[in-house]
Amino acid sequence: MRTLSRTALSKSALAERLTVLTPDPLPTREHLFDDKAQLAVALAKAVAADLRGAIARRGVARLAVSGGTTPRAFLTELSKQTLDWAHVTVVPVDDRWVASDHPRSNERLLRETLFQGAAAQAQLLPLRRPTSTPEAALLPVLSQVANEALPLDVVVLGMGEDGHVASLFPDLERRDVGLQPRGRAPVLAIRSASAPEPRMTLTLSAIFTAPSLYLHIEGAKKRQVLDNAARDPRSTLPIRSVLAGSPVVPLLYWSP
Ligand SMILES: O=C(O)[C@H](O)[C@@H](O)[C@H](O)[C@H](O)COP(=O)(O)O
Repeated sequence: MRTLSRTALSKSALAERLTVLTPDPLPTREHLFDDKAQLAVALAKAVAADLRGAIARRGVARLAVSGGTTPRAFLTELSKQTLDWAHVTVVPVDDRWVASDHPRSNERLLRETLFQGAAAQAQLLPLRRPTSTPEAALLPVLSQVANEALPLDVVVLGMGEDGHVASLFPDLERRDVGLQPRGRAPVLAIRSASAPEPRMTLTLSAIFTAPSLYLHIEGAKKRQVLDNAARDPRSTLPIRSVLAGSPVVPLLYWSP
C-alpha cells in the first residue's frame, strides 16, 4: 500500500505542480456564432448600444474600427443601426499609405460601408494625409487623434494570421511605443516587411482608452493563433500584448 500511495502522491503532486507551472490563458469574453452574417448583426448591435451609452454619458461617442476584409459586413450592419450619428467620431485603427480612393484604403472601406444612410452624419477622422510618407504627417495626425478621438469609447480590432492588430506587426521595431499599455504616443508611422505599404496606426495606449474592446476574428486559423497567444506567456505576438495589457476583458466575436 505504502508504495502505491507514494506513487499516487507523486502523480497528484506532479499534477498540482504542472497546474502551477501552466498559467491560465489570458481571458476574453467569448461570443461565438455559426456564421459571419449572424456575427456581423450581433456585433453591430453591441457596438451601437455602446455608442448610444457613450452619447448619453458624455454627449459624444468615439469609435475606432479595423480595416481589411473581415469587417465589411459588420460595418454595413452598423450603418443601419439607429443612433445619434451626428455625435459620433469614427477613426480607423490604422490605414495604408495609399490614396483615399485606392482599393486598399481603409478610409475608402469606411466610406463604402459605414458612412452610408444616417451614419454618413458621423465625423470621419482619417489617419491618411496627402503626404508622400506617414512620417511626414505624424505630428498633425497625432495631434488630431489626441484632441478629437481620445479617449475612445469603443474599439473593434481585427487580427492577422500572424497575430498583428491594427498595423502593429510582429516585426514592429518600436514595441516600446506601439505595444505598451501606457506608451508614449497614440499614433505611430509604421514600415514593416509584413505590409506592402507604409502605414499609420493607433498604438495600444490609444486603443486601451476604450472601455469596450472587441476582437472580431473569423476562421479556425486565426482562432488558433489567438488561443495559442492567450495560453503562452512567452508569446511576443502583438495580440498577446492586447490580451495581457488591456484594462478591460476583450469581447471576442468569432465565427468559423
Ligand atoms: O488595415 C488592416 O489590415 C487592419 O486594420 C488589420 O489590422 C486587419 O484587422 C488585419 O490585417 C486582418 O485583416 P483581414 O480582416 O483582411 O484578415
